[in-house]
Amino acid sequence: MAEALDLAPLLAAGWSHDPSGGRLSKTFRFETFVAAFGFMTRVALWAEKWNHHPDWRNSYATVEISLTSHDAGGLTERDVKLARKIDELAAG
Ligand SMILES: C[C@H](O)[C@H](O)[C@H]1CNC2=NC(N)=NC(=O)C2=N1
Repeated sequence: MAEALDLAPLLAAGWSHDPSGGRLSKTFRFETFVAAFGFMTRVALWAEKWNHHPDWRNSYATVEISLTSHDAGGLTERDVKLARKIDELAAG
């Protein structure tokens, strides 16, 4: 039974939920590549601290992030927690 996750705040913050794939996704756009990479670095440190890592793609100043719990085959609280942290880090 998938744990009951409150996705509403994340959806309101611009995350999209792919129910079939059990993913949360969001695209972040920055002014420069350096700003984008700095954001990725900050996210990476939290991902490592929490042992929960994003699937992501960087193209110049854009970072596309997709979150899922690979070991659970779908979304868990770990994804919700990391998504909230990612939004905090993007806000600077
Ligand atoms: C061995 C290591 O703990 C696991 O591979 C961790 C690492 N980071 C992870 N990140 C994500 N998104 N899902 C996982 O299942 C996962 N598992």
